[in-house]
Amino acid sequence: MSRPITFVTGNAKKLEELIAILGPFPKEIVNKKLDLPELQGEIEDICTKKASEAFKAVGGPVLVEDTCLCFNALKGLPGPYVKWFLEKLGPEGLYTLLTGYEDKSAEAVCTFAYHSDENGDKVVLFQGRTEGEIVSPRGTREFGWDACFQPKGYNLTYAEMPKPEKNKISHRFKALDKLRNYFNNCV
Ligand SMILES: O=c1[nH]c(=O)c2ncn([C@@H]3O[C@H](COP(=O)(O)OP(=O)(O)OP(=O)(O)O)[C@@H](O)[C@H]3O)c2[nH]1
Ligand SMILES: [Mg+2]
Repeated sequence: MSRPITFVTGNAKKLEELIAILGPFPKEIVNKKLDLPELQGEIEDICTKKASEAFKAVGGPVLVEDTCLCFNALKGLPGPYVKWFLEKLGPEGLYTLLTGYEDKSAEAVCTFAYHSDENGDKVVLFQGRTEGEIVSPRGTREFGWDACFQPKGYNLTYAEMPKPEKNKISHRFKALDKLRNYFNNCV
């Protein structure tokens, strides 16, 4: 029996969504709550380094995830640094950042990184992107910046959508769909 994959995250809402989206999965996934050090830089580099840190901490197959919120008017910022912007400014402040810019479009980007114990240091990435727009916050405040992100083609923010609806179109769903295909076909 192969070893379970440990999903290392300090974020309970990410774990909740992963479980809801993945449903039955060919491998057992367990969770370890750990806030890993995060490199600065481009998304792919941050995720690869995060997976290596997790692998060192766990000593077996690991999965990590990094989420970015990229404002087109700000050339992709705050991107991977959205956690700190959100902590200081809240969803209202994220919206206010775009005052003075006509372009309110944004992209939510979710990148999972898988580090097995079979391929040396090789890390496999699975990325999902959902386009949308930054709006004045509406809906529940349960999860991060959900209240100020309205996906393209919808009149509701992520926070106003029923959870199953968000989980059908979200950045995280799209990344996990690729991960599921990888495990169904290649492993
Ligand atoms: O409204 C949201 N809808 C989402 O779908 C979503 N996914 C992540 N986030 C937030 O965006 C930042 C990412 O930073 P992040 O990837 O480093 O996460 P984290 O530090 O919380 O956990 P982790 O790094 O231990 O896995 C953190 O503030 C997360 O709370 C979301 N907010
Ligand atoms: Mg983090």
